[in-house]
Amino acid sequence: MSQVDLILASQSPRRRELLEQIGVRFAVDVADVPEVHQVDESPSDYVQRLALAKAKKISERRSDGIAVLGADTIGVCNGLILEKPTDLDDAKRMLKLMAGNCHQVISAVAVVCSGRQAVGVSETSVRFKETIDDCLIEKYWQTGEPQDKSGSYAIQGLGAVFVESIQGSYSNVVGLPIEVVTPILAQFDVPIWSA
Ligand SMILES: Cc1cn([C@H]2C[C@H](O)[C@@H](COP(=O)(O)OP(=O)(O)OP(=O)(O)O)O2)c(=O)[nH]c1=O
Repeated sequence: MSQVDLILASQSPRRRELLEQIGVRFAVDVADVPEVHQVDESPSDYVQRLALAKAKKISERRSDGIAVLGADTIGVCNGLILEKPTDLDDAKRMLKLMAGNCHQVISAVAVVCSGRQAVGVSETSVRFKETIDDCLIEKYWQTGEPQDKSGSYAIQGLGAVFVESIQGSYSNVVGLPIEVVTPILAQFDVPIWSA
């Protein structure tokens, strides 16, 4: 019997840690999918399309019949989609937009297996503190933490200092909403720690 019940189509160490946390036996096979938002596509539709594309890309090139999970996370603030920063100025733009404001973090999770697929979405509201000055953003940038995070911060890391409150799922902000993942895994008979 295989020791692997799921393939995680993601390069994200956070997604690996969250899957480990709930006791899934998985292997990683990274999907490189271009992340380009289409005009008139809602943020929710956008993350669902990307999560599904990542899962499908890996599923199509495997023949072992193991379920494949893809995910995607973005921020949305004042109607603007916040992805990974391209440079320091981009990170400044995002963090200043979010300061003193609420933004939404939206993650989608998709599982694909033998022609079947399921997709789920989670949305968390995050409120940031009033002010984040340029000097602090520059120091934060130097730590290397914001570069690979949508919205240019990590709630699970140093970026926690920017956060005043959250409403909704914490694991969703980190990149893999456990409350969405577990029922989808159950649909595909992928065991977690309780199984
Ligand atoms: C808002 C926020 C995002 N993130 C991360 C989660 C995701 O890894 C990343 C968003 O980029 P994604 O494109 O969703 O994921 P990824 O490029 O890291 O991995 P892959 O596409 O291979 O699955 O931002 C945090 O770790 N903490 C946070 O607080």
